[in-house]
Amino acid sequence: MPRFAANLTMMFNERPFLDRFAAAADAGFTAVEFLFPYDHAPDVVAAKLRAAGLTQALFNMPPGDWAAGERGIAALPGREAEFDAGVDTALTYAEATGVKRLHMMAGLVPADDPAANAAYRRAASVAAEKLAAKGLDLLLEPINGRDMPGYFLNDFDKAAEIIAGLKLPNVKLQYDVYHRQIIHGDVLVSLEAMLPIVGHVQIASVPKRNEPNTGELNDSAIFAALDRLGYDGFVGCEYRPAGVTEDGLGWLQPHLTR
Ligand SMILES: O=C(O)C(=O)[C@@H](O)CO
Ligand SMILES: [Mg+2]
Repeated sequence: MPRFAANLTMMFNERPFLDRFAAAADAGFTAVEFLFPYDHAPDVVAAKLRAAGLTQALFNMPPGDWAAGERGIAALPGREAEFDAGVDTALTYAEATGVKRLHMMAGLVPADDPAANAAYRRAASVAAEKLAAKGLDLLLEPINGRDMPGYFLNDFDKAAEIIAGLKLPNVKLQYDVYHRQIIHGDVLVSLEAMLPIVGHVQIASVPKRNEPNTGELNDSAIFAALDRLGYDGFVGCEYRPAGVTEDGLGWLQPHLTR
């Protein structure tokens, strides 16, 4: 049975962020993920997790100026000092929340820019080393160019090549089924082939990014494949509910363990 994590950036957002933890637990989730915790103090986020009895599955390292349109800075030449400081900030939140994996957003820069490629690999190795010292994994996620035009890491094979080239055991692939289907398709075969490097899975319908099993993919078959392949990580529910979050949770009921 996959271990589902509610994505609190997209789900339960009928209420303020800090109230979403309890709502997720009330709905039956035992784990959560979100984009960023940085608007709240680490101990405040940790207290919400604890009070709701939830495990923190994932969040992202600081992404630069999100409000101004930045989508990560790992591949942006000249932003190295800011990136390295952001890793330390993320680790402060990791210690408070107990999360075991962090995602590093690349940024908006051409994928074939040599300086961007060098910056990205440098960032990954610096972050991986700092995370390894704390027992955490670093995740790299390809994101489709329709949702995020100009995003540096827009190809699963490139992500796999970077991971292989780094030769650092705690650098893993964040396999978002939604992005995979839009970029390449071939979800089940690639999931099996890439499973040895997968550190986190995310799910949403395609093309609308709504609840599982409401789009062109058979998400139940993907969940069954994850079980059959022995995937024991989390499956982040990174979808936008089509209506009120709780009204769309019928898909989850067969998977609840409590
Ligand atoms: O857009 C996605 O997909 C994500 O997983 C975001 O969290 C960007 O990291
Ligand atoms: Mg994702």
